[in-house]
Amino acid sequence: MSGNIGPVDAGRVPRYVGPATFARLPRIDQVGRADVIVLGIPFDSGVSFRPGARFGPAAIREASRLLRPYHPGLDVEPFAAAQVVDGGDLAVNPFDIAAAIDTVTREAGALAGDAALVVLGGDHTLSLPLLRATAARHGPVALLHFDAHLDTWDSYFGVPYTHGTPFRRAVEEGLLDTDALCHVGIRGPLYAKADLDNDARFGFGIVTSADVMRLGVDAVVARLRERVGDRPLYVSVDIDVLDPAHAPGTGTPEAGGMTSRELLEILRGLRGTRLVGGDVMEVAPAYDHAGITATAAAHVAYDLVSLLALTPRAGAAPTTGT
Ligand SMILES: N=C(N)NCCCC(=O)O
Ligand SMILES: [Zn+2]
Ligand SMILES: [Zn+2]
Repeated sequence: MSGNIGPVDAGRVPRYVGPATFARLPRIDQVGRADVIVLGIPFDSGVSFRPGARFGPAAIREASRLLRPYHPGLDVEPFAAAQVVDGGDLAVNPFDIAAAIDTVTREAGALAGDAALVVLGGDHTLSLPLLRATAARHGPVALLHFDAHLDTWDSYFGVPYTHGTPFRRAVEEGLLDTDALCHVGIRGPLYAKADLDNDARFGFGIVTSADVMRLGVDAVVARLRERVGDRPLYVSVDIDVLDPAHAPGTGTPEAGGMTSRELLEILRGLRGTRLVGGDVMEVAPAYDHAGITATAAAHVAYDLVSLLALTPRAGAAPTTGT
């Protein structure tokens, strides 16, 4: 017995009964202690095309009802190895992006305390305040950014805080360790070739979607592990890193993406790195079909939680499989 409070038992209470928390885990107020907090941030005022990611957290929680307690790919029972809770949703201003970012910077950090956050978005603007909160605790972090898009553009309509700009701002603010940054899954048209030059100048490496196909999962994992080493690591997953066939429910879809199998296997390859937090962004359920995208996002979040459950935390005893 781990002493941790786990999900509602699907053998006693059918999966579809009751309000949805992530993986049917307890709410934070029901436990009062957490190693890992799954936190929703319903916000999509930073998008440049199709809106709707504000409904992402609710859709991911619904899809997560089917998750089970043992992760065979990582050989861990994440909810036994760590106290994982659902932290609910942050309430942020939909009419004022700067105010929303301020709220997330303050409240995400305060809520987390010594726990690690896995955030369900919400649009990719949110990764900036989440990285602020992360860097305030760990210093500049390594970043693996899974996305079709660079998200290192400068501004849209003169506005610096959008879902296409968070990682440029994060570099400018000194939140990232610029020796340990990599995008994975990049593809699709850019505004200009200079986008790539700027991106490289900020310190990012790129593993394209085509690289994943040509090199394969194991070689990509080796490259990523070499880049991040044992630095504190943040993993940001924009669900549009997946091909629209695997994730139609998103605001800026691009053809030629990864499969959910490839993404999950790459994440599992990160076992043993020093993950300190992560997010799953850009799920927009209105464009989804049969919950394909929400299901993929729920599994990505489960893998991030599982990796965190395996990562020794300061002040916590090292975790084992059960
Ligand atoms: N972060 C996401 N999903 N998309 C950024 C796309 C920015 C653009 O409209 O060019
Ligand atoms: Zn994207
Ligand atoms: Zn993005």
